[in-house]
Amino acid sequence: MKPITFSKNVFIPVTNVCRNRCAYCGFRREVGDAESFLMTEDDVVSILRAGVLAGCTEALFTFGEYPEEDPVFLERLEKIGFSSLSEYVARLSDLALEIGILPHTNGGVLSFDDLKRLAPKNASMGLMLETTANISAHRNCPGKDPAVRLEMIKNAGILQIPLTTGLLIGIGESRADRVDSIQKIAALHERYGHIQEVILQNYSPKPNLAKDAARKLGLCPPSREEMIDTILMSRQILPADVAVQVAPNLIPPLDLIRYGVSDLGGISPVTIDYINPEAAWPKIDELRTTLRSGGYEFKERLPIHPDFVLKGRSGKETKPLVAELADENGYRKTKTI
Ligand SMILES: O=c1nc2n(C[C@H](O)[C@H](O)[C@H](O)CO)c3cc(O)ccc3cc-2c(=O)[nH]1
Ligand SMILES: C[C@H]1O[C@@H](n2cnc3c(N)ncnc32)[C@H](O)[C@@H]1O
Ligand code: MET
Ligand code: SF4
Repeated sequence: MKPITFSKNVFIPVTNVCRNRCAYCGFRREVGDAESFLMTEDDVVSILRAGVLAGCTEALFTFGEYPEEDPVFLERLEKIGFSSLSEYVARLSDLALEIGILPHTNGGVLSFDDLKRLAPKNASMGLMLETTANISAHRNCPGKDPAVRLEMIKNAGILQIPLTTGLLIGIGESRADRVDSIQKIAALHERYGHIQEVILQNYSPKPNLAKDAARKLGLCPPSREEMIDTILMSRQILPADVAVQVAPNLIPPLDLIRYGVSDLGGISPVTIDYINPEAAWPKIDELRTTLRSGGYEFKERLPIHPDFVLKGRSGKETKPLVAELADENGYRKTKTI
C-alpha cells in the first residue's frame, strides 16, 4: 500500500489585505486596520531560515487576493519598491530558493501573466476552487466567482503547473454542488494532467463572525459523516493519480484513510496555521505513531508530489533544489548524518 504523505512547511502570510471578503475568513483585515500587515523581506527571511534549520522543504506563501486593487495598499507596496504583489512574491520566492526551501504559492486568483511569472519559481502552486455554487458567503468576492477560479485552474493546466486545489466544505453548498465541483476538477485534470491533490477542507468557525450570522449565511461546519461522504464521492470521481487531502489540525485523520484520504498536507514545526490559528498542528512524531497503529506508513514528501517530481514537473528554477531534496522515488530524501 502507498504511504500517507505530508510535507514540512513554514507558513508565510505575506499580507492579510484582500479584495475579497469571504464570510468564513478570519484572516483578512481592512487596509486601514491596525492589525493589517505586509511582511518585510527581513520578516520573511528569518522564517525561511528557521524553516530550513527545522528541516522544512516548503515555503507556503499564502496571502490576500490582489490587495493592490486598494490604492492605499498599492502605495505601501510601492514604498518597498514593487508595483504589484506578484512581483514582490517573485522576489520572496527567489530568496526562498537561495536559502534552500521550495516556494508553494496560494494567494488566490492570479492572472495568466502573474501565474507565468511565478510558475518557474514555484515547486507547485495552489488555488482552492472552494465550490462551484453561488453562495451567500461569497457575496462581494470577485475572486470567488466559480468561473474565475475554474479559469485560473485551467490556466495553471495550460502552463503545466502542478496544482493543489480543493473544496471548502460547509459554506452553504449542497451535496450536489460538491459533486459538481469535484467533476469540474476531474475534467480539468483529465485535460491537462496537472492536479496533484484535492484538499477537502472542513469549514471551521472563526470568532469574528457571530454564530447566528454564520447560520444565516449558510455556514455550518460539516459533520464527520458528511466529510466521509465527500471523501468517498471524491475518490470515486477523481482519477487515481490525484491525492485526497484533509488537514490534520482541523479533523482527526486516522479513520478517514480507509475512505480514501492519502495525504495530510503541509504541517509546520515552526509556524502556526494563519488561516486557522486556533487549530494547533499535531506533532509529526505523534501522528506517525497514530498512523502506524492503524497499519499505515507516514512519509514525508516535498510540496510537489512524488509522481510530479519523477516527471520533472516542478518550476524550472526550482529543479536544482528539488533534485537535492528528493530521493530516487520522489519523496523527501532522508538525512544521513
Ligand atoms: O496551513 C495551511 N495550509 C494550507 N495549504 C497548504 C497545504 O497543506 C500544502 O502546502 C500543500 O499540500 C503542498 O504541500 C493550502 C495549500 C493550497 O495550495 C491551497 C489551500 C491550502 C490551505 C491551507 C490551510 O488552510 N492551512
Ligand atoms: C487557503 C484556504 O483556506 C480556506 N479557509 C478560509 N477560511 C477558512 C475557515 N474558516 N475554515 C477552514 N478553511 C478556511 C479556504 O479554502 C482558502 O482557500
Ligand atoms: N486569499 C486566498 C484565497 O482565499 C488565499 C488563501 S486565504 C488567505 O484563495
Ligand atoms: S479566504 Fe482568502 S480570499 Fe477570502 S477573504 Fe480570506 S484572504 Fe481573502
